[in-house]
Amino acid sequence: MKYVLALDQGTTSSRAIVFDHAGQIKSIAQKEFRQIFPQLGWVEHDPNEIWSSQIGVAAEAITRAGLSGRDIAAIGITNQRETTVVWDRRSGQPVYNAIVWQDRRTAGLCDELRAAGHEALFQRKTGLVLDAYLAGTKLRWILDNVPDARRRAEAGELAFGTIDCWLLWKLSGGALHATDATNASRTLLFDITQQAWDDELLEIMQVPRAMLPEVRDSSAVYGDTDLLGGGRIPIAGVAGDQHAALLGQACTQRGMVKNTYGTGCFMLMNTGDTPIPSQNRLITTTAWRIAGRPSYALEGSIFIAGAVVQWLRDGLGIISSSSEVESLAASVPDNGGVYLVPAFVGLGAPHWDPYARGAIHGITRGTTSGHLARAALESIAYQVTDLIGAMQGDAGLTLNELRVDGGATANDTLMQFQADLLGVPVLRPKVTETTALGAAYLAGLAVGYWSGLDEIAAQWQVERVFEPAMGRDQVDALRGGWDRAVGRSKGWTQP
Ligand SMILES: Nc1ncnc2c1ncn2[C@@H]1O[C@H](COP(=O)(O)OP(=O)(O)O)[C@@H](O)[C@H]1O
Ligand SMILES: O=P(O)(O)OC[C@H](O)CO
Repeated sequence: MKYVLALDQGTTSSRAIVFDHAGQIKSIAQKEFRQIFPQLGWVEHDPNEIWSSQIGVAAEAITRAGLSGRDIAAIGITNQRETTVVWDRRSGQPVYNAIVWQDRRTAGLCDELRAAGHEALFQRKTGLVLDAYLAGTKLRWILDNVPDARRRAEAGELAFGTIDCWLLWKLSGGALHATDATNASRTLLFDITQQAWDDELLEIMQVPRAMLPEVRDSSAVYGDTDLLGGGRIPIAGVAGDQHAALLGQACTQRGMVKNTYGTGCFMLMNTGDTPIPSQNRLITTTAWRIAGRPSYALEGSIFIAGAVVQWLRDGLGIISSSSEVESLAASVPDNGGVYLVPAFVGLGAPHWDPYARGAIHGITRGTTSGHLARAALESIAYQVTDLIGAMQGDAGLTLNELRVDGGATANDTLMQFQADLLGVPVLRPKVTETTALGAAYLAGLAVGYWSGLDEIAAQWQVERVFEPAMGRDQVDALRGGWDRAVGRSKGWTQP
C-alpha cells in the first residue's frame, strides 16, 4: 500500500503529514522555527531555517509511519502564502530574509501606488487590494533595498518565489523554478483571468520578468526529489495553504465555504469557474487550477485570530497554554461589556487599515482576566462574522453552513459563539488537518492515487455540529459593541 506525503509550511511551524488512501492521518511531524522582528511592524523568517525544518519533518514523518520513501506515491506542498523569498540562482542562497505576509513595511508604498491611481487596475487584473499583506510590494522592497539586487535581478541572476517555490527549488536541487496558480495569485503581478504574469503590473511594480517562476497547475507532476530516500518521489501538488484547506474541506461545489482558524483566519468561498470581483473589499483569488482549468474563490483574510490567544499567553501571561483560554473565559458569564480589537498588525478584510492598532474597550473596575479571555475569543468570531455579509453580497449566495478547521477550532466555546453570531451551523470535520489533506489530494490526483474530486468529496466526515442558539437581539447588541470598538481602533498610527 502506498501513501501521500503533504508538506505544510506554515507561519509558525513546518509540518509533514502522511495520509493513506482513505484520507486518514498515518503520521505527523512538526517543528517550530524562529520569528524575526527586526523593527516594529516587520516580520521575517530565515529561508534556510524554513527549508531545514521542512525537510527534517518530512523525513521524520515517513520514519514515524514506519515507512520509507519507496512507500510514498507523491508529495504535495502547501504553504503560508505571500511570504517572499529572493535568492541567487547560482549559489542558491537567499539575498535577504523571507519577508512574511504579516509584515507591514510596505504600507507607505501601497499608499503611493494608490495615490498614483493604480488601485482599480490591480483589483481588476489580480482580484487583490493594494495592501502590504501581498507579495508584490515585499518583492519591490527587496529590489529597492538590498544592494545590487535590482541589477542582478535584471541580469537574470536572482530568482523570486513564494515559499512553495523556494521548497520546490530546494527539493529538486535547483532544477525547478516554478509555482502554482494559487500562489501566483497572491503576488499583485498575476492576471487571474488570463492566468499569466502581467507586463503592465510588472512595470508599475518595477519587477523584472526574468526573476519570476513558471506558473503551473496546482495538481501536476512538477518534478521529483531524491532527498527522502527510496529513489525519486514525484512532487505532484502545490497550493497556498488556504486554497488547499478549501479542497481538504471538500468545498468542491460553488457556494461552499470554509474558515480556517490559525494564526489568522481565512474564509474562502468556492465561486466556481468565474472570478467574482468584490464590491465589499474582499479578495478574488484562484481556488486551484486542475487540468488547465482554474476554479475561483472569494476570500476574507483576517490577520490575527489564534494569535490573540498566543498574546494572552506570551504577552499578558494570564494563561500558560492556548487551551487554558477556554476555562478562563468560562469563569465569567459574559464579556462584561469588554471588547478587544486585535489589530496588532493593522486590520485585514474588509477594513484593510494598516494603521489600525489593537485596543481594549469597556474596561471597568469589575473587569477580570476572565473578561479579557472572553473578549479575546469573541474578537475572533466577530471578525469572521464581519466577512460573511460581504461574501454573501458579492457572491449573491446565502451561507447555509460553515466548515471550520485550524488550531483554534479545538475551542468549543469559540465554535458555539461563532454559530450564535452567524446564525448558521458550524461544522467541524473529523480530519482537521485540512490544509495538508488538500495538498495531499492535489498530489494524489495528479498521479492517479485518487480518481477525481468526487472521490475526495465523499471522504469528508463531520465530527461535531454547533447549532446557533442565541437570540438575534442579543447578537445585534453584541455586534453593535464590536462595531464601535473597531471604529475607535482604526487609523491609530498615521503614516
Ligand atoms: N483551545 C484553543 N483556543 C483558542 N485558540 C487556540 C486553542 N488551541 C490553539 N489555539 C490557537 O491556534 C493557533 C494555532 O493553530 P494552527 O492551525 O496550528 O496555526 P498556524 O497554521 O497559523 O500556525 C495558535 O494561534 C493558538 O493560539
Ligand atoms: O500559515 P498560516 O496557517 O498562518 O496561513 C497564513 C496564510 O497563508 C497567509 O495568507
